[in-house]
Amino acid sequence: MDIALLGVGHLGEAVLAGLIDSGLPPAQIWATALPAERAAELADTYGIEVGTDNPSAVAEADIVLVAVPPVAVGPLLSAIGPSLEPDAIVVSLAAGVPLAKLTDRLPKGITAVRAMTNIAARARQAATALAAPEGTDLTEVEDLFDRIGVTVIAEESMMDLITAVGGSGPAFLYYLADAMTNAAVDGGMEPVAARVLVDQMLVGACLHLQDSDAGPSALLEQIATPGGTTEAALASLDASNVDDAIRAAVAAATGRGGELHES
Ligand SMILES: NC(=O)C1=CN([C@@H]2O[C@H](COP(=O)(O)OP(=O)(O)OC[C@H]3O[C@@H](n4cnc5c(N)ncnc54)[C@H](O)[C@@H]3O)[C@@H](O)[C@H]2O)C=CC1
Ligand SMILES: O=C(O)[C@@H]1CCC=N1
Repeated sequence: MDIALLGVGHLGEAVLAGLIDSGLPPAQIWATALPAERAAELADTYGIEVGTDNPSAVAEADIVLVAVPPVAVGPLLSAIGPSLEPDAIVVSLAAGVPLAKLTDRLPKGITAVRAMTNIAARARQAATALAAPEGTDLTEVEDLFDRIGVTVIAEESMMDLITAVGGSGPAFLYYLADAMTNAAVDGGMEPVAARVLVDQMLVGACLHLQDSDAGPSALLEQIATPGGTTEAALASLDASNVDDAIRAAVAAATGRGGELHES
């Protein structure tokens, strides 16, 4: 199966590196990036074809992954339309660009899919949601994203919310990691040791959460020894309404996704 990956920026490179690490043969991947110097660097790093010409890159592709900024998606689809194979599947990774806009820009009969994945594709630990018109056979797209993490099928109406929690979600954890690392350093820890400790704490806690039958609130209780340190920390978080702040941040990201429908 041949893959075109258009727009290798931050997310595109995470997906590219994850797919190559998964064993997808580099000879099956055609990518584009701007400017030409970046395309040349990527070709060197990953040993794949990387150019700047999107129509050429899609000419033999079975699946076309579009990882350009939301505002660039429409013009790019119009440009590649005439070069697509008749049975190509075009997957937009962009936040907030509705399926209707994708199908409007593509030649009739070309399947359009939305995928919301995240930067953890680099570590092949992405959480990806796929949305497509009813009746679309998503098997090949699901198999592709399964190489770089866990994939679910979603209703399109949920995609802005999924973008907030799944796509932007890693940023919430990195915000926490940054704040905790800074607190440890401010308290006197050596910066490298603080980073190692906090990173491992997060990885370990997340693996345990995923393995556990108990949900996060039950796990909180297991850590919070009565009268102990965690109780003090949780009371402080509650006093600062951190739960409300996180809900508001999810709502802000979801709302921004809605605004991008018009971009
Ligand atoms: N960064 C992330 O973690 C996530 C990003 N996304 C989506 O992925 C897309 C890309 O986001 P980022 O990687 O953060 O942005 P970015 O700005 O790092 O990457 C976009 C890349 O597209 C290139 N580009 C723009 N127009 C192009 C064209 N016509 N042909 C070829 N390349 C072109 C740019 O040069 C840039 O390198 C966006 O639509 C965003 O909504 C979705 C989930 C997570
Ligand atoms: O910030 C953004 O708009 C993109 C979509 C989800 C993560 N990054």
